[in-house]
Amino acid sequence: MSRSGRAERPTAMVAPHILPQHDSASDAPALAEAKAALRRRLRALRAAPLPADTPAALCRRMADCVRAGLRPGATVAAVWPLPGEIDLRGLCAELHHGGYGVLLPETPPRGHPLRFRLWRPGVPMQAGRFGTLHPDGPVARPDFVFVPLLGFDRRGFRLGYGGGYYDRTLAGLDSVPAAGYGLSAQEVPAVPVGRHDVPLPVIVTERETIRCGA
Ligand SMILES: Nc1nc2c(c(=O)[nH]1)N(C=O)[C@@H](CNc1ccc(C(=O)N[C@@H](CCC(=O)O)C(=O)O)cc1)CN2
Ligand SMILES: Nc1ncnc2c1ncn2[C@@H]1O[C@H](COP(=O)(O)OP(=O)(O)OP(=O)(O)O)[C@@H](O)[C@H]1O
Repeated sequence: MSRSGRAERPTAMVAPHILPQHDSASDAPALAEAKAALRRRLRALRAAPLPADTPAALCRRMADCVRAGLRPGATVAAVWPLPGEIDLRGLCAELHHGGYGVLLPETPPRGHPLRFRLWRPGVPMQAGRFGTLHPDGPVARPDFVFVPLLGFDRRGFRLGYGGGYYDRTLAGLDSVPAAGYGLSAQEVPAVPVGRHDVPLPVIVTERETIRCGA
C-alpha cells in the first residue's frame, strides 16, 4: 500500500518507462505513483551509513567539473543541505575561495521555479519552505547548476523530492549547463519519466562523472 492508503499499481512497478503520457501539466496518476514508490525506496536507502571518504570524493569531482567548464567569476548554483543529504558546504566554501559566485536556491510555492541568491561564508541564512535555508544575498542567474537528486539513471533522468522545482527552473533558464550529483548507490536502471522530465547531460557521483547518453 502507498502512504496515501491506495494500492500501488503493478504496471508502475514493472515497466515505469512505458507508462502512458498525460495531457495536463501534472504527471498522470500512475506515473506520479511510480515516482512516489521509487522515492520511498530511495529515501530508505539513504539511511545507510556512508564510508567516511564518500562526501569528500563527491565534492572533489564536483569541484573538478566546475573548474573544467567555467572560469572564476562565473556563478554556480549548489544547495544547502537538508537532513540526510550530502553536505555541499565544503564545496561551496571551496568554490567561493576559488573566485566563483556561489548561488543557493530559495524555495518558492509549488509550481514556481527556484530563485537563486548569492552566498558567501558567514552570510545570514533564512528559513524557507520544506526546511530549506537560503542566503539573504542578491538574486542572481547561475551560469551552471548542480541538481540534487534522490535517484538517477544512466540516461540522465533524475528523481527529486517531487516538487518539480528543478525541471521548472532549468526549463526557464534557457539551456544553462547543469549536472546532477548524488551517490553511486542512488543509481536505478530506469527512472520513470513524464513529459516535463529533461535528462541531464552529466551526473557526478563519488565514483565517476557520467556523460549521459554518451
Ligand atoms: N538541499 C536541497 N535544497 C533544495 C532542494 C533539494 O532537493 N535539496 N530542492 C529540490 O527541489 C528544492 C526544495 N524542494 C523540496 C521539495 C519538497 C521537499 C519535501 O517534500 N520534503 C519532505 C521530506 C523529504 C525527505 O526528507 O526525504 C518533507 O518536507 O516532508 C523538500 C524540498 C530547493 N532546495
Ligand atoms: N516544467 C514543468 N512545467 C509544469 N509542470 C512540471 C514541470 N516540471 C515538472 N512538473 C510537474 O511537477 C510535478 C513534480 O515533478 P517531478 O515528480 O518530476 O519532481 P522532482 O523532479 O522529483 O522534484 P524536484 O525537481 O523538486 O527535485 C509533476 O506533476 C510534473 O509533471
